[in-house]
Amino acid sequence: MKIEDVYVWDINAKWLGITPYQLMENAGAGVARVIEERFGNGLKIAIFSGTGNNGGDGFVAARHLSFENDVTLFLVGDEAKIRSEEAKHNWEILKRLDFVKIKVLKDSSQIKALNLEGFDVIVDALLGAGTKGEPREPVRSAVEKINEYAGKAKIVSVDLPSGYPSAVRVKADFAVTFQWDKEEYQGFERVVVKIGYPKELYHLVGPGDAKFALQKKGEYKGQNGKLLIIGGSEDYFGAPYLAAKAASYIVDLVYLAMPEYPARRISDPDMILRPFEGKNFGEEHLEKALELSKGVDAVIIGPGIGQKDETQSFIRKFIKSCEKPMVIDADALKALSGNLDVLRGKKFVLTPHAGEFKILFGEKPEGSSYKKAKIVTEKAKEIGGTILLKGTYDIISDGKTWKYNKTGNKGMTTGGTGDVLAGLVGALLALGNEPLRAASVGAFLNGLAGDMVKGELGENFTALEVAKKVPYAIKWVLEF
Ligand SMILES: NC(=O)C1=CN([C@@H]2O[C@H](COP(=O)(O)OP(=O)(O)OC[C@H]3O[C@@H](n4cnc5c(N)ncnc54)[C@H](O)[C@@H]3O)[C@@H](O)[C@H]2O)[C@H](O)CC1
Ligand SMILES: [K+]
Repeated sequence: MKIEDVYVWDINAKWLGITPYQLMENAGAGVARVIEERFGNGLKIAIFSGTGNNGGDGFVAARHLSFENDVTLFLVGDEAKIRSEEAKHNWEILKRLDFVKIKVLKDSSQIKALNLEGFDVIVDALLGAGTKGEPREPVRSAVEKINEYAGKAKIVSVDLPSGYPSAVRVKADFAVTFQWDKEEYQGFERVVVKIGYPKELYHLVGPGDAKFALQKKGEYKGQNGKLLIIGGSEDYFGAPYLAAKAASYIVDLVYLAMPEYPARRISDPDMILRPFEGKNFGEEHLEKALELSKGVDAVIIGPGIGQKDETQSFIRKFIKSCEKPMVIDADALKALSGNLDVLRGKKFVLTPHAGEFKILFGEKPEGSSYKKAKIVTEKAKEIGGTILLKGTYDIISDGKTWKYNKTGNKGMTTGGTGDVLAGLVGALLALGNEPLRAASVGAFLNGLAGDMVKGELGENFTALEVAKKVPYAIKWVLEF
């Protein structure tokens, strides 16, 4: 688990109804419990809190420890700068207490003058996962002050030694970290305490994942993703259009490559048409299609592309030569049946429903989500890419971990929602997301948009309404 996962988990926990207040209470209580387990009671304890949530954990720990110890809480910084609601809430509680001594240290000279002789334990709740760079004043002086007592008092860091990973860091005896160890934390002993996360957070896709996936990478035109969609045939023009429509809300530029016969039906200014002569894709189009793929960040191939032999062979050849991350959807999946080797070395997401999964892998995922997750993970590992198995719960795996998505409703069985999904996944790939995150968040946004449409229209709606609801789903995520 990486530090970024902390923020994804906190947001998804909030989505499940687990409030930041509960998490902070459990974090602070965990710190207090470990200190009393290790060092007993009747101690003289100094707690140094910063103005972020690491400091907030310190406020909670001060309250819990004050019950049987002599506690002094040093706030390093201006109390007006205490950032979050949950930290402010715990600060206000502390100020109502009489047995916890509080000292606000706004500038370094106050800190440098401190004498911590006689304290048995010093708790470092200055900086945690939100640290950026070397400790700045007045926090820096507090780090140095604490380190004067290394070896004399027991030093316990909250979450991680403040200043880590920079060289200017607290010399902690150990850190009490939360729920799981983080791969970035090296070189100091950690004690892990649970803070109330349910196991689902390992696997359930939520607004936390979506917030990170939707982060714009650059601010200039075209920096936020260029996507090529290859689809359409003499029978279908709607599928690639739906994918392009959905994607156009996320990336800067959407190129829609279609045979000119169906392309004539498209007149939407939100996408750039790239017509190919004829009615269906065939091998004669390979060169030009590959040329187009060079100018984009990701490619979707499949929506409405049809199953003609010459098209299926075009698809296999395109996938084999394409150098960009790809979403392989719908009829393009059929072209892979018996030809999975064309995927070797590629970065891709397959988006099969259960029937297409069976055609590709010879067995239909059945049973509980857990059982399905196992088979999807196995097959994803085998082919070296990411599979998004569409269903009541979408299941996504990159062969290492697996996610499941619960958004969406029965109205989504209407034709075309799979095309909207492909468009979202391709757009998120084009934004620079890894396939697992692009696929899981694409499923989340697709279902969320569908749930918003259901809220307005009931369960009878078309895929175009889902595509047009995508910006509202994105807005909801960014404001969550
Ligand atoms: N899910 C969990 O694991 C939980 C963790 N909790 C605690 O929350 C912190 C992360 O809190 P956050 O507010 O994001 O950041 P920090 O408190 O670590 O620090 C930010 C704070 O400090 C200022 N700052 C940042 N860098 C520097 C610097 N180099 N020098 C000086 N000041 C700096 C910044 O401006 C902010 O004010 C995590 O570590 C846990 O302890 C939750 O409480 C419970 C759930
Ligand atoms: K800390």
